[in-house]
Amino acid sequence: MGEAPALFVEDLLSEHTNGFASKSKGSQTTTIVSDKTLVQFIAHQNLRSVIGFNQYLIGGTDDESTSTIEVRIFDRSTGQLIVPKVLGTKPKQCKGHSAVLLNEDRILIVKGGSSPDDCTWFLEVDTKFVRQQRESLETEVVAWSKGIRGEAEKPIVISGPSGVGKGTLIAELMKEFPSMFGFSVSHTTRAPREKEKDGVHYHFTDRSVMEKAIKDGKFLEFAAVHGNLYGTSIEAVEVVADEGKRCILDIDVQGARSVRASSLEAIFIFICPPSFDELEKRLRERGTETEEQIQKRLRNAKAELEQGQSGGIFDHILVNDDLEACYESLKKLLGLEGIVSTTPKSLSELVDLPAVHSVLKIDQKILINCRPAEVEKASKQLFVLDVSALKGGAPGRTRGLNLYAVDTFANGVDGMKQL
Ligand SMILES: Nc1nc2c(ncn2[C@@H]2O[C@H](COP(=O)(O)OP(=O)(O)O)[C@@H](O)[C@H]2O)c(=O)[nH]1
Ligand SMILES: Nc1ncnc2c1ncn2[C@@H]1O[C@H](COP(=O)(O)OP(=O)(O)O)[C@@H](O)[C@H]1O
Repeated sequence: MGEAPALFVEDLLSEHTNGFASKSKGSQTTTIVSDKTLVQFIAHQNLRSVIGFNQYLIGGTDDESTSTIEVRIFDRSTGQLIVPKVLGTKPKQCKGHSAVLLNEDRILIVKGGSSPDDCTWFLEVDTKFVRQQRESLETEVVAWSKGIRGEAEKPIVISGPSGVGKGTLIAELMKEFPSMFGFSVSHTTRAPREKEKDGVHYHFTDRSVMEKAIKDGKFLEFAAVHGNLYGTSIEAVEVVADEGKRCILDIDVQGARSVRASSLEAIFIFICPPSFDELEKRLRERGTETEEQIQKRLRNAKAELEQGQSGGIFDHILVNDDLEACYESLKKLLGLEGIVSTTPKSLSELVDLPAVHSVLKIDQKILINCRPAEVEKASKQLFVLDVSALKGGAPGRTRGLNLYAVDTFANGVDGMKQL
């Protein structure tokens, strides 16, 4: 970034110091969304981003017991206050927050008193995902998506018939690159196998509990497979993204098709056996299923192999004949050849955003002012959050955020450093 934006920031700050909203504990932001004009004003410590009909009231409920930031919608056309279905992991309460309407489909929340990896969240109010969910759940819906700085690689969807070696290949990948990949732990109604751990291999659950969670919009996809219900919760994918890792999903062909149709951009890989006989041999030798279950899995494998190889869903097809060769091919298509495992970049050296701060949106840049309003001449700290290259979003994280610190003094810009 050059000098011009920094000077621009300085000018704006001196002119608009009172135009920034400072939030205190329990404060609430109101963001009004429609498809017309955008007006921003401050009223009684509430930042209002006005562009039309629905008002999104974020945080600041009277209920002190809630540990997360709550959302309500005031429908100005009917005068009703609506509690929407809130999808995605909700941000934890913070000491104060600011809200800015972005691109008319999502609201950026900047959390005060939060660490740099937890300070930017998006409340999606009219994105493709929210519209899809609103239609299928037949109720008002909003979705949280946490902002992640920089790029994160696309999730990887791995499918293939039972016994082909998906689990074995994924385990290899996670063992060699423990800091790079994270497994999306699915929910299932099937009984655990002897060596399977709840919360590690699957979240083992009752059908009625899972059906309710599906109805509540908590699942990215689900399918009935071999007589049981399996599904990927939105949270399962988010937990991995939170760790700064690339998510791996082991799901069946129906699930892959659903994910393909969703807004989650992923790489789709289908694993084939070298022959049907070899598939049967592997299933039997694994020794985890009864004869009846093996027969059912083999019957289903025929259809899965046909669908998996028929095109349209999968980007890559790998034949798992020799395990080592297949694993090398997998690494090659993921661009991992010759790569030694790395640890995710630490964010600990970055400063926390103070509770008292204010925000201003200029084009695709958000200025976060951390200077107390009454301290005019003292040094101040400004952050510039560039949201021009956002990617992803709910379900999952919003990637591509760029955050800069700008150190300025009353006499002008003193320095700027990229975080
Ligand atoms: N759609 C969907 N399929 C899943 C999910 N989790 C696992 N599966 C698929 O369910 C099938 C059966 O899995 P499992 O009972 O663990 O047996 P295995 O494939 O023989 O190890 C496999 O094809 C998995 O890929 C999920 O969350 N969603
Ligand atoms: N390339 C391979 N050659 C021989 N056996 C394999 C190969 N890949 C996996 N296996 C074995 O086949 C069985 C099924 O593999 P698994 O990873 O459980 O399959 P999936 O997760 O697709 O159901 C396991 O016992 C595994 O050790």
